[in-house]
Amino acid sequence: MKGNTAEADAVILEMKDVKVHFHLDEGVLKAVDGIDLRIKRGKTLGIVGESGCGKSVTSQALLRIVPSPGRVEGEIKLKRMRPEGGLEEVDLIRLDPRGKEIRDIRGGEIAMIFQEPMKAFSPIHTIGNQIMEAILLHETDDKEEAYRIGVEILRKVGMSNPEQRMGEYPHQLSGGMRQRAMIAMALSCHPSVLIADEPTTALDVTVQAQVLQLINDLKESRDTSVIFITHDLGVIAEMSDDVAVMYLGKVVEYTDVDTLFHAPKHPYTKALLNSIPTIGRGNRRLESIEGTVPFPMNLPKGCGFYTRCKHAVDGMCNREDIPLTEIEEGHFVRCVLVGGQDARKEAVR
Ligand SMILES: Nc1ncnc2c1ncn2[C@@H]1O[C@H](COP(=O)(O)OP(=O)(O)OP(=O)(O)O)[C@@H](O)[C@H]1O
Repeated sequence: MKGNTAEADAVILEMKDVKVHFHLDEGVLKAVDGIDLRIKRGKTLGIVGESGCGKSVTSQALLRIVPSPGRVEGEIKLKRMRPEGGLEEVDLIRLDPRGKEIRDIRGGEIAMIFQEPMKAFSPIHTIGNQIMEAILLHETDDKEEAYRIGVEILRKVGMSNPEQRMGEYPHQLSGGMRQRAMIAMALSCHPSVLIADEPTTALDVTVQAQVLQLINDLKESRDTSVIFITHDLGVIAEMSDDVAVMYLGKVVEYTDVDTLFHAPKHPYTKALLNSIPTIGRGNRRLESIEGTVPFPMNLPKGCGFYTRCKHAVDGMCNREDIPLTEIEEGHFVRCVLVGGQDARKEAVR
């Protein structure tokens, strides 16, 4: 991906040709297959796509927690502050996934929240102990100070009676409160990047809106970059500055949120948008597009969306792998039928 210098300066995390392949007895499962993404400082990158397209494995790659037998390739460059001041760039893929450096980054510079907060918490320790443990690992050695920071952060995420909450166990909190506690734990170490993987899917609509608002407020007040993973385009519209649409382990369209909703180019993006009757009202969940996502193993050459695409052209779309191409400044599309990639672009108008 190209880009001007001012924009490049604001990029805090960049993924280049990242692949996550699972080498199974049956063959190679290409969960993530060469993605390029940029995360800008203080901005939210939304990643959207149907189930199985590789959203969660992408976030596992960022944290270097891809389970065996997954292999990660490519570059994931993170800009981080040196202890002595100034920025340094570190390639997360070159780090030992069990080493000290990545452990410092995980929960330090990069934190994650996900759908089920019970997974983030141990059921046998209090919320306070667990938040303090994270703070003691990354922020301070002083227990009293860690307690104070813990109370403060619970207050910030909107928990009533934070001192009392510190002494409670995860099962004593409601779903929405547990979600807030997980956000508090993730934010306690001032991450520069917050990965949110479907963090509100299990919550009712009102609590969902409050949690989304909380993430937006924290992003703005702390200049945190957010990677927001969801299959819900309504949430994408509300949360994102830039959006990457994923299909079968690849980014098929990447642009700013307004362009995505007002001038989408990839047939898959258009199909996703057409599958929600009205954005901003009613059931915002994606309805399924005709056909199913192929299993990402032993795939033929060409566009992954070929079998479901209304505009597919035999001999053109299924001939060779299609590159992600910048069709206008900052707008990238992986389709031979779109914007300058081929004379047949009229076909998808
Ligand atoms: N540990 C694993 N071993 C083998 N295959 C895996 C593993 N984890 C994920 N996959 C496969 O990788 C592909 C991408 O999965 P991923 O969970 O990233 O999809 P997703 O877009 O996050 O889906 P969802 O929205 O349902 O969470 C899927 O085909 C999945 O079956």
